[in-house]
Amino acid sequence: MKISETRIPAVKIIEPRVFEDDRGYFFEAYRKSVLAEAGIEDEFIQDNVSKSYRNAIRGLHYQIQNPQAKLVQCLRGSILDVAVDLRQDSPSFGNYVAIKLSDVSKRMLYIPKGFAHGFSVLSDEAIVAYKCSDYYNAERERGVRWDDPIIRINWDVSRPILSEKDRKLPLFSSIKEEDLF
Ligand SMILES: Cc1cn([C@H]2C[C@H](O)[C@@H](COP(=O)(O)OP(=O)(O)O[C@H]3O[C@@H](C)C(=O)[C@@H](O)[C@H]3O)O2)c(=O)[nH]c1=O
Repeated sequence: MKISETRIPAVKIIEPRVFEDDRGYFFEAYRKSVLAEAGIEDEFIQDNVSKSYRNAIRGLHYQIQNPQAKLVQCLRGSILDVAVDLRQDSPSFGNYVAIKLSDVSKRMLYIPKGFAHGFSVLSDEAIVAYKCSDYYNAERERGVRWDDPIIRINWDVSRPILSEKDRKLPLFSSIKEEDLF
């Protein structure tokens, strides 16, 4: 398992060691001690799985009061996984990291607390699994618009499919200070 930093150092790429043989493949998807050596010490207490179709965009989402660190992998297909820095004292506040995750590369993305998360689907369908360091709480859920003109994410999809909820998310510039980190 190899862990490396992205252009926002707190967001990390995890590349598992994959063992292939005539039966198929095997890899360790989570190993607490290796992540801890790289400074990732969150306790993951909820696992989520979603399936989405080509051009779907989910996000950008985060939680206040009990923020969630996330460890994201794509078990089928490929996605562009995006993390936006919402930490007001960070030199990369408002910047984002976008990393392609797929069932071929098997790489994962670690997104700490203080970030909004979203992804677009680049394959016919994608199954995404992610660990969260706190429980989902609908009242504390917040979001930022996928097409925010300040953040300017290139999602690499043609005609995005979004949920009703995600279409109505606020713009980055209108997020109240208490809803940031
Ligand atoms: C996220 C979540 C949703 N739900 C329910 C609420 C809703 O009825 C249904 C679908 O929820 P959503 O439309 O919010 O699902 P989705 O848009 O996939 O939301 C997820 O997006 C990605 C990008 C994230 O980072 C996640 O934290 C989460 O916000 O599932 C739960 O019961 N538990 C959960 O943890």
